[in-house]
Amino acid sequence: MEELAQVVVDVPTMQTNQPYTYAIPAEFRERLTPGMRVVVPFGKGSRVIQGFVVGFINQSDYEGELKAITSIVDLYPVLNDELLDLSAWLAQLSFAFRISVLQTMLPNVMRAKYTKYVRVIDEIDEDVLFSIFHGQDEIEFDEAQMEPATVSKLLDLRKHNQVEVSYQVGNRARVKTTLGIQPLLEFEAYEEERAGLTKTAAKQSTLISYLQTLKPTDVIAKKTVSEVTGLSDAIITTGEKKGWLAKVPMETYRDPMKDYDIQATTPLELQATQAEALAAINAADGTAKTFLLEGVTGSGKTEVYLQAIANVLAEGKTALMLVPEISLTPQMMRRVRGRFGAAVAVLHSGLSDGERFDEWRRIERGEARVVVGARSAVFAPLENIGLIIMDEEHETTYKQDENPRYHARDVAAWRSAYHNAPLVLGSATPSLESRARAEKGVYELLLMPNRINNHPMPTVQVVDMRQEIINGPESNFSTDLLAAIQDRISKGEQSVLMLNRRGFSSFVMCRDCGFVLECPNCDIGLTLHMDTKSMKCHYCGHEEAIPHQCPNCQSNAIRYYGTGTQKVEQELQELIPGAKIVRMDADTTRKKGAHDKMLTAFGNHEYDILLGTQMIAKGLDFPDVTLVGVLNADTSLGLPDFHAAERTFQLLTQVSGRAGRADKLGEVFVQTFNPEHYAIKLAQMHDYERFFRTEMQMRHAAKYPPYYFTIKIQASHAEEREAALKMSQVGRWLKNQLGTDAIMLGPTPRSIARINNRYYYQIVLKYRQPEELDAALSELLERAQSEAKHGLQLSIDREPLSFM
Ligand SMILES: Nc1ncnc2c1ncn2[C@@H]1O[C@H](COP(=O)(O)OP(=O)(O)OP(=O)(O)O)[C@@H](O)[C@H]1O
Ligand SMILES: [Zn+2]
Ligand SMILES: [Zn+2]
Repeated sequence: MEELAQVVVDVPTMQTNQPYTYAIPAEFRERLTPGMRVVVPFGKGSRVIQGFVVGFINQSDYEGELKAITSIVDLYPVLNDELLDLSAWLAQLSFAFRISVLQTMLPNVMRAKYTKYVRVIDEIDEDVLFSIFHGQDEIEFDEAQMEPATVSKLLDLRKHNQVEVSYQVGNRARVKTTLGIQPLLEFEAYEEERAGLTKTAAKQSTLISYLQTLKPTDVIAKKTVSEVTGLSDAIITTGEKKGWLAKVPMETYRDPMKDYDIQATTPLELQATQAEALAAINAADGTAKTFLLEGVTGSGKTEVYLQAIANVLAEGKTALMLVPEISLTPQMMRRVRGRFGAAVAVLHSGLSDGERFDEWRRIERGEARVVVGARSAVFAPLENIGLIIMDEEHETTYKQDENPRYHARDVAAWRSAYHNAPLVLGSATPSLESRARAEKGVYELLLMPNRINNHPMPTVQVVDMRQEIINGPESNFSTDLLAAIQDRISKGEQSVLMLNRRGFSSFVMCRDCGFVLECPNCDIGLTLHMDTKSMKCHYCGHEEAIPHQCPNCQSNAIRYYGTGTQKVEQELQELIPGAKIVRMDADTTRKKGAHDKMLTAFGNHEYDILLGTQMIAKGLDFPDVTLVGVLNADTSLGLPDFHAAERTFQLLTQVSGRAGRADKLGEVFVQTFNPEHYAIKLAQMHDYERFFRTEMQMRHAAKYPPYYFTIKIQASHAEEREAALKMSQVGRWLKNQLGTDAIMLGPTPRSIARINNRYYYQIVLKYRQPEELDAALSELLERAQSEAKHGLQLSIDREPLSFM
């Protein structure tokens, strides 16, 4: 019998991928299973921490006496065998520690919370006993809530061994309950009760009749009872007093879509290319095959997804559908819910912790069989997966930019292999990497080159803004675009205008001395936020007032630069006073459900113009949108990053695709200072294939992905010298490990060298053999753990989103 448990512990400052071995107390044996969380003693003293049981062993080669598990957090495993296996693999792949992968797999609320207690263990001063401990021998130690003087007093007491600190691990997840009603009597007994009522007690009689309709095991929400019977709370309470019913707590789910009014839909009759794509996917049922569904905007990819999902559901399997960021695409959520109803769970960043927890439990219990969600939904605890879909597979939001630095596509591929289920990657503009794999036959390419009913793609005009500036006053709107907007308003049609804000922000500069307001903790300018009327640092959160005078030369010539969506909205309103404009950006969509409300109102023609940031580029499907304007195509081109052309092409193609999707023709205006750039010209011609070939040649010549694999290694430290030293040491060590065709860039300071008072140095590696470096880099990471104590942090990022 297994007597020892292997536990991956949660110690942020001392991480390792090695599980620790703990004895299992007799009362837990047989009851404990892998995937449960436990509380275990760790290190010296009374410190206890949380950990995940990942397996059992019979023997340990540990010499001393093994510590035993203190208690169990979960009554059932929170992670199944598949996810435990996945976590081990993913930790390796993404150079992360297994504990951080395990934590990432769980909804936020289920992550550990520690409560600390201070207990008096020796005689202490009466005054202190009363002022701090209120006469008790133990209090909760919450440094955030305590006066600094109290904390320092406690530190002294601790030093003299008069108090000790204990830790308790709590579970923050709370099941939501509501009041339920349970019948207590048999049918006949209710009749006797009724006989004893006075004639005027008609309402009590109604309650009895209702209770007689219930089974003895029924628990009905009190709210429902009131609704069905029309009885007041007072009558129900009377029933309780008379012993007819019991009030009991009942578990409920928080439904993140309860405020959405969703229309049920039925499958559409497919067009020829859709039917071919669907047939190929259905035929792959039961095999781990990957498809790249390359379909132009408006070609009907979503309908193919929905029917493929229906196919696996009919076989009793489940389906996982990933979308780039679901809070930005309420339309997709509606479409999937509209087709599959309550069988659909949604997981995305717009949910409250409670809603997330409830959706997660519905999945885990098998009540939800389709999951639609953003990046982390790839870990949804679905069993028996029959199909995985990744919509807009090229989107960068699928890569997590912090620890663990995983790409959802890799995880999806692993789960597809585990379940022998097909994986469908869909996009109008596939990532070069995926398209190249399709070229090599690693993925099967499914093409949908035309819009539904062979409806034409929109015509795209490129507007040369250099000319505009020469010809007229500075404006965000060229003459042609403005005329087109006015024309649409007069025809009752709608327009979508996008302000490209990638790598771009509003800042404050002094016109006299050129002074730019910078963050005191980071080497970067502060960003102007009109909603909070303050200057903020996007890296460390520092915030200060907007200066009205130059802090450097005291001049009043301080100016605000950069075009915010708000400013553009103002200008447009002045240019076309009657226009009804709805603005969608980070400021206006902060409130829950705001996206959906605005889009619904736009869809109902309450507005003529939808003006927004990149968040409006994807997924929108409105039949009366016949004009799309891109105000500044260049901001993403200007970034010093090899992805710049690809991202620009993708964005322009996506946003253009919003125009003319139904029977009316669409028109697009792209305003740019680089009208000759190939990314802009090829987007104008809707020519993905040529863009792919052109860009592949560039990447080949410059030795970039997908021809080379890339890795970014960063070290950071509060002392600049330490970070620089570490990276040059890493650089020297790596030189000896690298093959001849590998290329090392750096070490160099990162483009923003200091963030939150830490200095960053980095090395970027480009290499040809997939596993060439894995062992060396894992070793590097393990070794860096011992240096973490001295404040040095090291991170390794596989296929980084940028080299900056
Ligand atoms: N077989 C069909 N018959 C009629 N209409 C269809 C059919 N398939 C899809 N449509 C409609 O065509 C429109 C475009 O389809 P859909 O939104 O699925 O395209 P898409 O390829 O996902 O586009 P994008 O990449 O731009 O998001 C939708 O309004 C959809 O309802
Ligand atoms: Zn800062
Ligand atoms: Zn100045």
